[in-house]
Amino acid sequence: MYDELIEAAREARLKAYTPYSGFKVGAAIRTKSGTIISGCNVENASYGLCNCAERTTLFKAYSEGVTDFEAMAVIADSEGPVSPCGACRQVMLELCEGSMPVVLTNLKDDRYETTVDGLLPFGFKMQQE
Ligand SMILES: O=c1ccn([C@H]2C[C@H](O)[C@@H](CO)O2)c(=O)[nH]1
Ligand SMILES: [Zn+2]
Repeated sequence: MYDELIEAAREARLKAYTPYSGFKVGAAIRTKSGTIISGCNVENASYGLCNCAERTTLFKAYSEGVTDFEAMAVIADSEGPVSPCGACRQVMLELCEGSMPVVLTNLKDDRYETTVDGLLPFGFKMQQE
């Protein structure tokens, strides 16, 4: 079920720009109609401007008008499944349904399956009209 999505994230990871951390991350998101959009982390000499793979992917999709997300995968060369940072969890909570599945993995294919709400319980959201 997640194999194709993880493969897209794995491919995107190879494009990561990481001269500072050397830690390459790839992410991919699938829409309900089956479109897959992927992204990688892009770093900057002004470290605070580094953009994670998760946010690159979500912002790429959103800016192309693709918003009906069904599932997301994230991959890195980490000991266990990669764990998204707080900023990305907050952005996921804003742009994805809370129940959306998120599969976190690594190059050894250790997997941790969770949801957006599972990654950020009791997260902050503005009230919707
Ligand atoms: O889930 C994660 C964790 C880290 N990073 C990036 C940010 C930075 O470029 C590098 C080291 O933190 O990895 C991601 O892209 N996604
Ligand atoms: Zn992040």
